[in-house]
Amino acid sequence: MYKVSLLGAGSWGTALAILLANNGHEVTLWSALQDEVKMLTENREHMERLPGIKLPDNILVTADAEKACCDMDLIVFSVASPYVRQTARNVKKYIKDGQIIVNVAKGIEDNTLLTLTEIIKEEIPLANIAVLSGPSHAEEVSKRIPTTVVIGAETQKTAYFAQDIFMSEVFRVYTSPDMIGIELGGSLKNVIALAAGIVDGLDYGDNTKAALMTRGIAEMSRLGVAMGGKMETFAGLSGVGDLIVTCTSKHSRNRNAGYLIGKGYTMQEAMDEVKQVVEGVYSAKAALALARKYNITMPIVEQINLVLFENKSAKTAVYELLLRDKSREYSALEWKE
Ligand SMILES: NC(=O)c1ccc[n+]([C@@H]2O[C@H](COP(=O)([O-])OP(=O)(O)OC[C@H]3O[C@@H](n4cnc5c(N)ncnc54)[C@H](O)[C@@H]3O)[C@@H](O)[C@H]2O)c1
Ligand SMILES: O=P(O)(O)OC[C@H](O)CO
Repeated sequence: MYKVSLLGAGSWGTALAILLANNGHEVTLWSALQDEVKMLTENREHMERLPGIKLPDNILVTADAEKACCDMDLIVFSVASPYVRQTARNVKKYIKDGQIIVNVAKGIEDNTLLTLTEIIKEEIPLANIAVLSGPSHAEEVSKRIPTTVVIGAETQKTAYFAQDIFMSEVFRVYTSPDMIGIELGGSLKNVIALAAGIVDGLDYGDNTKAALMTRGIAEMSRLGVAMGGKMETFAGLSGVGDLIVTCTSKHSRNRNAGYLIGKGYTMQEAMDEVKQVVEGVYSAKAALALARKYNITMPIVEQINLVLFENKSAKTAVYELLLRDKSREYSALEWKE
């Protein structure tokens, strides 16, 4: 059994801490938020995020970053994306060379267009960084509902080590060398899920939603492949798998925020109502900037940016998507004559 810590004790950090503790590991759960540490320590439960789910005894909750980072076999980064760089900077002094760090957050940094593992690598260059992603709502993982994810790492040895630590009879973990494909899938699907929520909020039907998800994965994979990701990854758990769960689940913060926007809320009102982190809002501008940088057509991402940041009506955005210039489904497919 191993010593594992999680930096970030929101829904996902707490659910994974419970999973890892149930796997028999010695788990430390750290948060920068004093109130969160107090609540978890006093109640042994994250009352706001995962009410009714108790922390097993083998989880130590702490606000002490040194305690959470020294002498660990594996460290999980589970803070929301806007806090990844600052957290990496704050803990760097406690991290040993070669330390395995598994990022589980999903996002792209606005100003640098870096993925989250790239940010951690920039801040802690001598760490050994991996990523875990896939269709996995914390509410279900914390209740031991069967879930599958994928871990991406630079070396097979690291991926297999992390796989062994996370894998259980209710949490199946695959491995992959395609870190960039995994991270882009996990980040871009949040932007598409906002759009899926919007069409639900507008009371459109299943046809509209299926169209949006299918054209969404086409956009995600076009950009992802241009950035070095593999097409197979976008057809896998961290691509279409995560897109499906996020666009359809009652648990999805991105879908729920989109739903409210479809009902007429502004972006800020929707975020305030959802309360938890809505990562798609943070990744939307970066996704558009990447599309422009790599010269990739991403019409859904373009329209979402206009709705979120320029007060465009959601209904107009849908009709503009439908009335775009005529095109083929896949430009790579040619007729014989
Ligand atoms: N919740 C899920 O089901 C789920 C599943 C897979 C991946 N994720 C990803 O995991 C990440 C975290 O999501 P979450 O659901 O746990 O979010 P959350 O809103 O529940 O929690 C975010 C956590 O970030 C930390 N945090 C907040 N402010 C901070 C600060 N100033 N400095 C340092 N840390 C701070 C806190 O521990 C906080 O609880 C996101 O990128 C999300 O996309 C979430
Ligand atoms: O609740 P969401 O929309 O942030 O999605 C959470 C996870 O990314 C689902 O895999």
